[in-house]
Amino acid sequence: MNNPLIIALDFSEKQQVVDFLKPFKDEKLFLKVGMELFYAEGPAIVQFIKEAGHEIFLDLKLHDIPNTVKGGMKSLARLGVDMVNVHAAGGREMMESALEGLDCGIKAGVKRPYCIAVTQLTSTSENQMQCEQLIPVSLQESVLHYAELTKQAGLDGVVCSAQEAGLIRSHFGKGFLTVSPGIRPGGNGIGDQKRVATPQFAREQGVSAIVVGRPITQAEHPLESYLSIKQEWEGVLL
Ligand SMILES: O=c1ccn([C@@H]2O[C@H](COP(=O)(O)O)[C@@H](O)[C@H]2O)c(=O)[nH]1
Repeated sequence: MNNPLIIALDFSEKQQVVDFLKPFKDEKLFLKVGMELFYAEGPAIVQFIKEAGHEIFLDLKLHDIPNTVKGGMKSLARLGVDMVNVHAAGGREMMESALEGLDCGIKAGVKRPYCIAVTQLTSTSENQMQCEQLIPVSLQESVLHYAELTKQAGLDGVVCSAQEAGLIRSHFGKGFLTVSPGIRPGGNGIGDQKRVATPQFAREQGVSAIVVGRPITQAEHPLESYLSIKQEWEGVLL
């Protein structure tokens, strides 16, 4: 994986995607389709984005009993996306089943999509984790524990904030992917996110890929915002 900037397409219908992509006609993008868009438009939206030549992270965060997740991944594998995910809280057996499902579902000769696991959502603070999930350790310890479980299950990496990415990289090496949402250029417009970081900080921590939604999709000029965040992420001197 070549350190992509993944744009989160948190839209409710295809037409919004079509309008959003118009200024990006010269860019080959890595796009994230999440629950809102996929539940509204179904597999057709994946097909549409693929035909436009972009890579896709299908962010449905599967979390269910192992047999159900295996079946779900078998179906998702047929869509030909580049990355899928589960919640690490589902456990090691569930994550192993996710991989089995993907292996069953992919077409012959096609590369299996990257499969990664969410550790602690970037909208979760340490206080929330300890008081609501009753996890009596630090947030970093919890994220590291879930990363260890994910690694044991054979997945390709984790979703974590850039604040934990350096720790994970020091334990598991750069071959284990760290995909980080909660990116806020200049630290602005945090919204519901709790563990945020700038693109520059993410790069310095060795993050494998950043996920950026509202700072691009809600910007007055999305293409300009994308290019500016990409420059900071790639360390291009302005
Ligand atoms: O821990 C997580 C896991 C997934 N996300 C997703 O990333 C984007 C972030 O969007 P912003 O608008 O840049 O906040 C969004 O689609 C989330 O579902 C995450 O934020 N944190």
